[in-house]
Amino acid sequence: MKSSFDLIVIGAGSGGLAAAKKAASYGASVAIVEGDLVGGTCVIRGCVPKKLLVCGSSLLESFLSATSYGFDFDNIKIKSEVLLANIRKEVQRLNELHENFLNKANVELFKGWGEFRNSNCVEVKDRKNGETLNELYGERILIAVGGRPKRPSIEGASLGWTSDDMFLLKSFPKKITIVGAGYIACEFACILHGLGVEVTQLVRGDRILRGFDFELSSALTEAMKNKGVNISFGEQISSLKGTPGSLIIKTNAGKEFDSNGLLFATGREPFLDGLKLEQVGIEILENKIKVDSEGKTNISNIFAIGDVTDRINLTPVAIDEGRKFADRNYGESDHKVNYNFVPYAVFSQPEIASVGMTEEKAIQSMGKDNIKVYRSIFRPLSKSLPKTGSKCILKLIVDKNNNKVLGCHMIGDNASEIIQMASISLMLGAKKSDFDNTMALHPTIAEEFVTMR
Ligand SMILES: Cc1cc2nc3c(=O)[nH]c(=O)nc-3n(C[C@H](O)[C@H](O)[C@H](O)COP(=O)(O)OP(=O)(O)OC[C@H]3O[C@@H](n4cnc5c(N)ncnc54)[C@H](O)[C@@H]3O)c2cc1C
Ligand SMILES: NC(=O)c1ccc[n+]([C@@H]2O[C@H](COP(=O)([O-])OP(=O)(O)OC[C@H]3O[C@@H](n4cnc5c(N)ncnc54)[C@H](O)[C@@H]3O)[C@@H](O)[C@H]2O)c1
Repeated sequence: MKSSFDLIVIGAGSGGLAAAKKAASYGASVAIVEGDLVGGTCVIRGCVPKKLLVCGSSLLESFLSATSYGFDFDNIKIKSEVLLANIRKEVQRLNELHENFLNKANVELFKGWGEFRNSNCVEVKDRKNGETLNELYGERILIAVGGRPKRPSIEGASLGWTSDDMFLLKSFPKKITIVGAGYIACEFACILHGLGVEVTQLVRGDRILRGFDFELSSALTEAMKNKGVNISFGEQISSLKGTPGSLIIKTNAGKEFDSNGLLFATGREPFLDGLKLEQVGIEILENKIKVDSEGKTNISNIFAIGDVTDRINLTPVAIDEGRKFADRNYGESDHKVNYNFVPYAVFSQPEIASVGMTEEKAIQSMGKDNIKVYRSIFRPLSKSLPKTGSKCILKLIVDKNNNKVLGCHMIGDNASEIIQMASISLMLGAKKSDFDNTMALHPTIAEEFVTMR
């Protein structure tokens, strides 16, 4: 087996896979090292299985409104063990698919955990017994090891689950407590509620989804509460006791209650353990690998991309960073990643999606008098027969001085699909008049973006 390569990639997740395949397509000899399943967070324990859970869970609302369309359902039941088992099968299929893609791309996969010996040598280790499985030499090394969930340091924290654990459960519990107010907390609160779980969400601050448009996050809070998610603000967990399946939760406000499970959705951190970065003197800043605008670390032949650099922790960003790294170092282009107008979506029910500046951010950076906010709030046609369900809010933030659209935000059905397309217009520098001059497509939700006056 070959042991010398032009490039060694550590981590076969979104960024690492993209970089390895692209570099190999330029003729570089590439090795990729992966300690867990090929596919990384997104495919194995993130975006993909999460979205499949969203698809399953959101059927509840359709079933509930189906009677107003004349359907008659008796005895709707969800067997979460069936859903989880089917998702695991799909993840297994995708894992094999990604291994095949590597093979076809001529990238050599080394299974085991990467550890630096020096700036050109990575040892591949079996972490169970410490055995060295391979010793690889590379002209360049790319660190793409991603991140992993963080738990708060409170008594009994190990009794709680993280998002990684949620995908490994055999079935979902009857009652769950979710700690956090970010993406994972809100997405799982909605998923689990839709799958019949009684959900309590503990939020230490006074709002969910900090950083997203306040009007939209408030609308999501209201929609989640109306559905029956019990969201408690200004409340923090102080201890966790009991046994798996039967937990006693105490909060800083002195409340005590029981729950069959607890999910810590309290953020993620770069996965640096065991890499032995100190062997090569790679600079770490606040627990993340410090890189320049080309992904280069302080060691000239070592690069880092994706969540391990903790910039914008999203799959498309990691993929773009990986591909551009390969283009710059093995191809002919010197393009850099464009971090402007990255679209964001929270796959809550209803969905929130966003591109560009929020109203709060625009006011903060330009002043209230220099922007104009257009909004449309309405009940979508699909909800007119059921007469229930949350309203849609669509917002455009416009620079009054040049009429440019600075931000485009939405809560409602298919928000992520709609904002993905809107992000093209913002990237091209569209003005409000361009939106106005665009013919509407009727009857749709998205047409409101081109008819707001
Ligand atoms: C629950 C959840 C839902 C998410 N949903 C979305 C979403 O809807 N949309 C979105 O854009 N993003 C989403 N994300 C974020 C997205 O998954 C990450 O931003 C993305 O996977 C980062 O890619 P990466 O290549 O940096 O790292 P990863 O995909 O995490 O890959 C890193 C890989 O490196 C491996 N590794 C680590 N250390 C070593 C080592 N020493 N040796 C060998 N291998 C190693 C790991 O096992 C892993 O396979 C979600 C994340 C989570 C947790
Ligand atoms: N749809 C998507 O694109 C998507 C979905 C899931 C995750 N992600 C990515 O993964 C990252 C991690 O997601 P996340 O939801 O874990 O993180 P997050 O940073 O979005 O949210 C973390 C939340 O935990 C809270 N928190 C932190 N420490 C706490 C403590 N000790 N007690 C109580 N609350 C505490 C924070 O206030 C915040 O509300 C995201 O930032 C995002 O980059 C993206």
